[in-house]
Amino acid sequence: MSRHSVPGSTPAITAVDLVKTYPGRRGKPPVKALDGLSFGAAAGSVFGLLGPNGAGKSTAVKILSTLSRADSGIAEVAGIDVARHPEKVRASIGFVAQKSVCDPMDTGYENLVLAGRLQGLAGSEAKTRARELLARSALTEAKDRLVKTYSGGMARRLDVAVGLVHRPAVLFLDEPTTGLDPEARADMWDEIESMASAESMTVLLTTHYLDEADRLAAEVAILDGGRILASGSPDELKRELRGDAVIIGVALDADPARARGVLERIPSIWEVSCDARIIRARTDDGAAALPQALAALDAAGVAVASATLARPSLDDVYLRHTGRAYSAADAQEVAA
Ligand SMILES: Nc1ncnc2c1ncn2[C@@H]1O[C@H](COP(=O)(O)OP(=O)(O)OP(=O)(O)O)[C@@H](O)[C@H]1O
Repeated sequence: MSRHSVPGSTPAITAVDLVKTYPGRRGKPPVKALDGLSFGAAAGSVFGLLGPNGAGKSTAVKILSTLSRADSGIAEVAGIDVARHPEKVRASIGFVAQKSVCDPMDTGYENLVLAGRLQGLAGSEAKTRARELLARSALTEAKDRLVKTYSGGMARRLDVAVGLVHRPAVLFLDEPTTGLDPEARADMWDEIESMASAESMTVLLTTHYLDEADRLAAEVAILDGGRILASGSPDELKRELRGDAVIIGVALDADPARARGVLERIPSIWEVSCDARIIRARTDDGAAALPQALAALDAAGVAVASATLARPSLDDVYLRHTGRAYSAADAQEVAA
């Protein structure tokens, strides 16, 4: 099965109208983290729950993995109601949190054997499973080294292996590549792809990297303000946006608002938006519109630093559904 192919139709995860409000801290008003969240993830697929910081992804994962309870709504994982049978759900899932659960003063092998024993595997079974997972995670050579000597990427791959030790039907991966360098991110992507098919399980991946979801997930849901704004396969979502994306970076001494105004006056260009010094717009025929846009900016005295034509990305999908650029929403929440 290719990474984008649509898997079987049985949902392995179902969320219906989940609501969760946190009490306000230090006199602040309560925060509605989930505001009627509904989605379904098909069995055997990688499902990407994406959204900027603060969108509600971690809250959703905590509820689905029984670490927290929703105020209302229904959630089922592997066909089991999470509120009614949390212990059964826990036996069917693996959870890889953002923070590592591995002991840095033990070796990778020792960590995996211990995790297997804690999950109820017999000694020999835990050792066999540990070796199998180390091989799958490209950690065999490092198996007898203390985890504190591992690189960030190796430690993260070990965390994922620990989450898989009891062969869960559903694996939750919370922001698996946050903090990794590009090479380690790419390795982790390969790792997630190969284990999802080798272990034939459902993976719910939360991420604030849209490119990560695009690469790995058969289906994605874009979460913002505790609600799903759009869902479908990445290709389906991008196909809804016809034409090309025009992306223009204005020079440091140029006025982005003026550039935006110039582009808005060109009839073949629409949905013009501005995020810092980057102007994004859409057009039916990028090859014709880009020279036209550059000529108009030049005539208006706006200096351009970069100009790109691109097929629509999930960034454009996000912009279409929220009216604001994804990078701006992410940065805004981090700064808040
Ligand atoms: N324990 C808590 N008490 C109060 N507010 C909280 C709590 N946990 C989360 N929130 C708030 O709920 C909202 C959703 O947070 P959540 O962590 O679920 O989002 P997220 O999409 O996972 O973000 P991130 O990527 O930063 O983890 C945010 O406004 C956050 O500040």
